[in-house]
Amino acid sequence: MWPSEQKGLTFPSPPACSSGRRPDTLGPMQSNDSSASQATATSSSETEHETTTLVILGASGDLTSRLLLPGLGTLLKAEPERRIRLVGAGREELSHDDWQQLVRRTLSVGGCTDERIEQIVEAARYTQGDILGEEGSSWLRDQIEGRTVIYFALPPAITLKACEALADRPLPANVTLALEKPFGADLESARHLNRVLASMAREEQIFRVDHFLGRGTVLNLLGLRFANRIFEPVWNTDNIESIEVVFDEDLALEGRAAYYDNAGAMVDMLQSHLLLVLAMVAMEQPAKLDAVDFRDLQAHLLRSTHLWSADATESSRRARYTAGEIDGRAVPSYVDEEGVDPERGTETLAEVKVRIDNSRWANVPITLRSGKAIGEPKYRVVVHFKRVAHLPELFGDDVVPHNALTLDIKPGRIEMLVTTNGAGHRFQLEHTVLEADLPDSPVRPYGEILAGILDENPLLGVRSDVAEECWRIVTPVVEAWRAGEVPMDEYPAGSTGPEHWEQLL
Ligand SMILES: O=P(O)(O)OC[C@H]1O[C@@H](O)[C@H](O)[C@@H](O)[C@@H]1O
Repeated sequence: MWPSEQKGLTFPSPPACSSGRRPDTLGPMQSNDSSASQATATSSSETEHETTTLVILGASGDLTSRLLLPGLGTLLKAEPERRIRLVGAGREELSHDDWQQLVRRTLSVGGCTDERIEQIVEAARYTQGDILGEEGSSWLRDQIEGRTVIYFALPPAITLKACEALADRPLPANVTLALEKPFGADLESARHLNRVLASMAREEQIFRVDHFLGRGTVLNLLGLRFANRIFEPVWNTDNIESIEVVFDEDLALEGRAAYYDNAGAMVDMLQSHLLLVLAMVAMEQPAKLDAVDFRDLQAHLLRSTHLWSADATESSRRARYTAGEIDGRAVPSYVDEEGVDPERGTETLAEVKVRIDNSRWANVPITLRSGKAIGEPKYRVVVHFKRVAHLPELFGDDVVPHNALTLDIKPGRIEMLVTTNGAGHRFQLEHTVLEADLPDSPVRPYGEILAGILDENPLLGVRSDVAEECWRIVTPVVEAWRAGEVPMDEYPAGSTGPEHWEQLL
């Protein structure tokens, strides 16, 4: 129940000052020079911020304590002038003290100072209740005070219902809605959700969260591509043989069956994150790094992206982990994990081959892959370059194959495979690896995303048409999988995938 005394909570009034927003562009590119990321934080922290009410729906859930609040902690550490009032709501019964302790503990994971944490803890409120009822949406409207962000840290089906309940009238212009992925459960429901959102708010008030876009390493793709003469002119089908975007995790289900068993690797990762990473790898050069250009070009790229072949058996593979061991830790078979319904046929490893139908990328195969419980985790983009012409005539048939550029998404690292004369041989070639670590941003991905949301800067948010394009691309595969047209392979947890799958990379 929504306690009546919680209605119309009063908060200290916001200080009369400028909003102190970050600029509406990406700011300095991430580079090996860590002063670049510092510069953004410093310039922003020198200005004062209007108080924002951050209402988190699903405040007692895993996402809030594991990612959202620690991310906010890193942001507050980098930009301590930000003023936030935290209002949590969830189904769990949390006492005021429990909530305050949760906020204290999770913000400090992010490295925020004790004094700053205590200011936020002091004003933090929690309400237990069901957001779907009429009472819930009227409570929610009561929380709107000054600049307000409503963050739906909820499963997609609940988010949709909560939005429908809220959509009886438009929201005030000072409200931003932040939504966790996946946006909808398929193309049709994503379109429906977008229509519901559009009926109550302008697109600029809606921030669809893909925290991969808050990763400095992913944003680095733009710097790497557009600021390097050695890459920019060769970034096309004439020079590039194939591309891989891989996110193979050693994490297994980690108790997330209620969500994951309905999503699977395809929706959880490929549809929600990796297609957006691909957009960064392959989009055209923006005129400016602002929300309009950036998101127009994401949409443009994704509209040209299709499955490699209409036949899902040629364009996709799927598999599920069986019992195994990762780093000495026994992992049960996916189907034996608590909360999993084996009848649902959820995959834990998904691979899809796509093509981009434009002249820059004609005939370049692109593989997107993500798996859980993989023994050798890999989080990376690999660009394989074509061989230089006439090499066999010069060096014989056994020449080393090709150049490759690898960008590790976490931890940040780049690796370039170049071909050089082998040690002690005059004309025998071998690979030499040039590598460099990329500095980690002090602000976690969720912190970067929250900065955009709090500042009403949609640059790193997923626009409605972009979200729909991601669904459009994977839909034929999802349908073919559901119809059982593509076999479900198996791999032991801790392995690199099904034995008979030829290895990528
Ligand atoms: O590496 P990060 O930031 O935890 O991102 C990976 C995670 O991203 C989440 O969006 C997925 O739901 C998880 O399954 C995945 O593990």
